[in-house]
Amino acid sequence: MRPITTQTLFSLQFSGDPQFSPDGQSIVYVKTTINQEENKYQSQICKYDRKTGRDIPFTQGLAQDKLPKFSQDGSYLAFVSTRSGTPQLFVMLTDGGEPKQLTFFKKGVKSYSWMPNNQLVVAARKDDANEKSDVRVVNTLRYRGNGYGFYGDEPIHLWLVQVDGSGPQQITDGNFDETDPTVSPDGKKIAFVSWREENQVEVTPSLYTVDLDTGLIDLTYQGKGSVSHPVYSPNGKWIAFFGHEHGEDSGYNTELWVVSTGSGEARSLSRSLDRPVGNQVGTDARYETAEVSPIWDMDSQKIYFTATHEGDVYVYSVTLDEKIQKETPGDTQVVTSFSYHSGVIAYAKETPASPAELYLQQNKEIQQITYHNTPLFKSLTVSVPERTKFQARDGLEINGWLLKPPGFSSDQRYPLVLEIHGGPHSSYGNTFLHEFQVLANSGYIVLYTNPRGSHGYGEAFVRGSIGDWGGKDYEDLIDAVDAVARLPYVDRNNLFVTGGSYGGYMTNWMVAHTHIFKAAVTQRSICNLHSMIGTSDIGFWFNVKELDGADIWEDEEFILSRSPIRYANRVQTPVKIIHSEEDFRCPMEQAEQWFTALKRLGVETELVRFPNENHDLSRNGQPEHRVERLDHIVGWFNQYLGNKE
Ligand SMILES: CC(=O)N[C@@H](C)C(=O)N[C@@H](C)C(=O)O
Repeated sequence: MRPITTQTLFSLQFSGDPQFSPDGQSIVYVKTTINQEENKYQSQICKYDRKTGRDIPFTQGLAQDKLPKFSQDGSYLAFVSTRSGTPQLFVMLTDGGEPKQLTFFKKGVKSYSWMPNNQLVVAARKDDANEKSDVRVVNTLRYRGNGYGFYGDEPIHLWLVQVDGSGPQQITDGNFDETDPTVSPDGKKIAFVSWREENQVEVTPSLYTVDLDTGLIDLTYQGKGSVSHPVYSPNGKWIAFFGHEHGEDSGYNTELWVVSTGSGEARSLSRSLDRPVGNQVGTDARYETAEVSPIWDMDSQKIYFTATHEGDVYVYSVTLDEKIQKETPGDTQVVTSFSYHSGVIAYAKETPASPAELYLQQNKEIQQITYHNTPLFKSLTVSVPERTKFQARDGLEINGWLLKPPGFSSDQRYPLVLEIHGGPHSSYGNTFLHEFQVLANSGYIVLYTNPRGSHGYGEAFVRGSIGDWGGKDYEDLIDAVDAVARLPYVDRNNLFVTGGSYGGYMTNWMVAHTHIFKAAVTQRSICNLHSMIGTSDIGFWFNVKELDGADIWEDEEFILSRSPIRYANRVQTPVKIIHSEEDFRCPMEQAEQWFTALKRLGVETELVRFPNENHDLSRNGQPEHRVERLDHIVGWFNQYLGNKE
C-alpha cells in the first residue's frame, strides 16, 4: 500500500453528468482525467450500455468535452467542447462519426437546450464588435467575474442553431444577459432567465418566455431573489426552477419552485425540507462539468432534484402537492449530478473514500457502473473520516469530522490541523478530500466542521453568521478544537490551522485572536472587509449582505472591527499566505495587505503568489500548481511541527 501524496492528484478520475438516451438503454457521461505531461485536464464523453454493461469512450477527450445531451428523437448527441479553443457547441450522430462544430462565438457558449425538431437553442455572448483596443472602458458594476475574466460590452443572448450547421439566428436582444433556455414541449416557446433592469447593484433575475412565432417576450415569473435552471414540464403546464425570494444573497436556502404557464401562480415545493437544493458540499477532488437542473417525471406530477443535508447530498423527489421523498438511500454520499428515466436514477456519487463514480438505482437496487478510481484506490492508504458532534458554548450542536492518519493508534499523540471551509455558506461533508488525505497520510489528524453559517442544517443555521463574521462562527470552531484537543491522542502543543476564502478570513481572524496554533496557512483569504467591497467582483453586494447591510459610509468602524487587518499587531503565529494573482473574488490586494502588515510587525510569514490562477486554484487550477500548493501547506506545517511550546 502507498500513502496518498500531493502527486496522487494526477491519477484521480472524475465522472459525472450522466444522461439517459431517450430509450433509456444507454447513458452518456463525462469523465475527466489529468494529463500530467501537458499539465491540463481532459474531459471525455463516455457511453455505458445498460444491456451489455460495456463502457466505451465516445469522444476523443483531448480537450474538454462536457454537457452531453441527446436530441429528443435520440439520433444526435450534442455537447460543448473546447477542442477548437473556446467552449463551442458540437453535434454528432449517436451511431458515431465525426462531431460537427455548430457555433463559433468568440467567447464561447454558456448553455443550450434541444428543440423538438432537431434545432438547438444556445445562450452565448454576442461577439464584441468594439474590441479594437486592449484598453477597457468600464461603465457597469459587474464587468468581470472570477474565473471568467472581463465580460466585455456584449450581453449573453439566445440563438437558434440547426444540426446541419446553419445559423446562428439571434432570438433575443437588448442590453441584458439571457441564459438557461428551456423549450416548451411543442417547440413554440422558449423560457429563459434574464435580469432586465438597469440596477446592477443587486441582481434578482426573472423568468421570461419568448414566443418563436411572434417574437413577443412575456414576463413569466417576477423574481425577487435568485432564479435559475428552469425546465418545462412534459405537459407544458409548469416550469420548474431553482430560486428564492431574498434578493441577491447566498445565505438563504435556494428551493425548488414551479410556476404555472397558464395562471402565472408560483410556489416553492421544497420549503418544508428546509435544505438548499443542489450540492453545497465542497471538495478539491471534483471536476465540475454538469449543470444539474430539476428533472420532471413523464406524468408532469413529480420532480427530481438534489439537496444538501448535513454534509450529504441526496436525490429527492417532490410532487406538485409537495410530498417530498428521499430517493437515494444511505447516509454517506454526495450526489453531484444525476439523470432520471422511467423509474431509474443514474447518478454520480462521491464518498469519503472515492471521487465520483456512477451508479444506477432501480426498484431500490443499486448497481455501481463505473470503477475508474478503484484500481488506484486499492493500492492507497485511504483514511475514512469519523462523523462527530460538538456543543458550542451557547448550546448549539455543531457537526464535524475527524480524519485520522492511516494506521492510527490511540496510544500515540498526533498533531492536529483544523480545516475551515469558505462561503461562509458552503459546507464540508461526506466526500473525498485530497488535501485532507494528504495531511492525514503525513501524520496529522484533520478536524473539519460545519460552524454556523454553513449550508445543510436549515435556514436559521445558515443565517447564523450574517452580521457576525468572527463572532459566534469563530467560537464554534474554537469550541470544536477545544473538545478535540482534550482527546488523549491529540497533541495539543501541535495544533495547526488553514482555510480558503472565508476560511482564509477565519484563519486570519484566528491567529489574531488566539495563540493556540503552532502555524497557519491562509489561502485566497480576506483580511480587509472594507477594501474588499470595492475590489472583489462581488464585494459591492456580498460584503454588504454578509455584514447585514453594513456599508462603507455609515458603518466603517463596524466593518473594520470585523477585519483581521485591524488586529494584525496581535498575531504571533507563523503564517504562510497562498494567493492567486488572478483572484477576482478575494483579490490579490487582500494577501498583499496581510503580508505587508505581518512582515512589518515582525511575524514569521511568507507570501506564495500563483500566477495565471484564480480563486479556484485548489479545485481546478493547473495540476502542477495544485501539487505545489499542497506541498507548501504540508511543508509549512512540517516546518513548525515539534514538541516545543
Ligand atoms: C460567495 C463567495 O464566493 N464567497 C467567498 C468569499 C468564499 O468564501 N468562497 C468559498 C466557497 C471558497 O472556498 O472559495
